[in-house]
Amino acid sequence: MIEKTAIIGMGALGLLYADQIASAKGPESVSFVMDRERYEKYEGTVFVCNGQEKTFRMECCQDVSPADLVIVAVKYNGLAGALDTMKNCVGKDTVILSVMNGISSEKIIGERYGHDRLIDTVAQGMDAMKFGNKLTYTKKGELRIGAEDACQQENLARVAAYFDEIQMPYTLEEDILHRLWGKFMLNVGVNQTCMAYETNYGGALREGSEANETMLAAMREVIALANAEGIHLTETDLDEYIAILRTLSPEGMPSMRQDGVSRRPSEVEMFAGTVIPMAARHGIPVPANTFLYDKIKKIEASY
Ligand SMILES: NC(=O)C1=CN([C@@H]2O[C@H](COP(=O)(O)OP(=O)(O)OC[C@H]3O[C@@H](n4cnc5c(N)ncnc54)[C@H](OP(=O)(O)O)[C@@H]3O)[C@@H](O)[C@H]2O)C=CC1
Ligand SMILES: CC(C)(CO)C(=O)C(=O)O
Repeated sequence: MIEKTAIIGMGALGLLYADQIASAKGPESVSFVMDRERYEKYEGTVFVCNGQEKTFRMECCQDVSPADLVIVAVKYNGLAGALDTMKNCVGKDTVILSVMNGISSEKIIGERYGHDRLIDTVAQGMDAMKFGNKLTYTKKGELRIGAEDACQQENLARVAAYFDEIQMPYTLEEDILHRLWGKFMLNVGVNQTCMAYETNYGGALREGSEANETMLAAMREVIALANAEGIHLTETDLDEYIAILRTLSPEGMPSMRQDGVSRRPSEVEMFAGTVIPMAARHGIPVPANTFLYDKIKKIEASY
């Protein structure tokens, strides 16, 4: 049974899931766990989630006991710190899931806390944006969850039962690696393009524009790379993800562009920064990702 959930990362996704859990199971069943500095900074903050004022339980990481479920919802640059922050939340029976984008967070968390307690997760279909204390979204999306190995099956069943109880939108994936790579392809395309071209979903989807062509080229480079890595991504996957993008608010912007607007370091190392060296090992040319990487690094250097 999952009774107590700790969330590391009080950003767009962390708030989305805390709100869902607190509404379904009560405010005591979920808390944001953070270092003392953040705790002192954020304690008592009133958030506005789609127009409604909300407060959430917050705890300092030194004072917590193990949770049944830990949700990791930080940006890539915050992951190393989050691994330390969550130390006291992880006990013998704790399950961990990462809603982070990319194909690396599960491996990094698993190396520290054990792969058997990790449930591979892809958060998709949402257009959540957070600026200051305001969270807005028109689509809540869903969590795609699955097991890479038999040793994860028992925890996967626990998480699925919990999601049923709290009415969390989710789908059990038979091939979670395929899903992780599919979402990675989307983010390499749309997140980086919106950041580099300073645009939104509407701008990235405008057919015939340079932004749209760059986005599609970057996604196709991920298809080639995935195939070289033994993951059978195809144009059908690309079409499926572009169709999901079309359901989002055209004025909305991906998490990476939100970093750009707020002049924060982005997750480019988790996207093109991962694609480029991996492609080099396979001898696959990735000009669109190289272009996006350079452009985004220049933008970050100008802050
Ligand atoms: N936004 C979206 O719609 C989607 C996002 N994702 C992915 O989910 C992940 C999270 O994204 P998002 O929610 O947008 O990120 P945000 O930038 O909105 O939030 C990240 C939060 O993590 C906090 N944080 C960083 N380090 C720590 C730490 N050591 N302990 C506690 N809190 C910490 C930050 O605090 P502070 O600000 O104080 O540094 C911030 O509140 C990313 O990998 C993103 O790519 C996936 C699907 C959709
Ligand atoms: C797909 C997208 C763009 C929105 O769900 C996302 O994953 C993000 O904002 O990081």
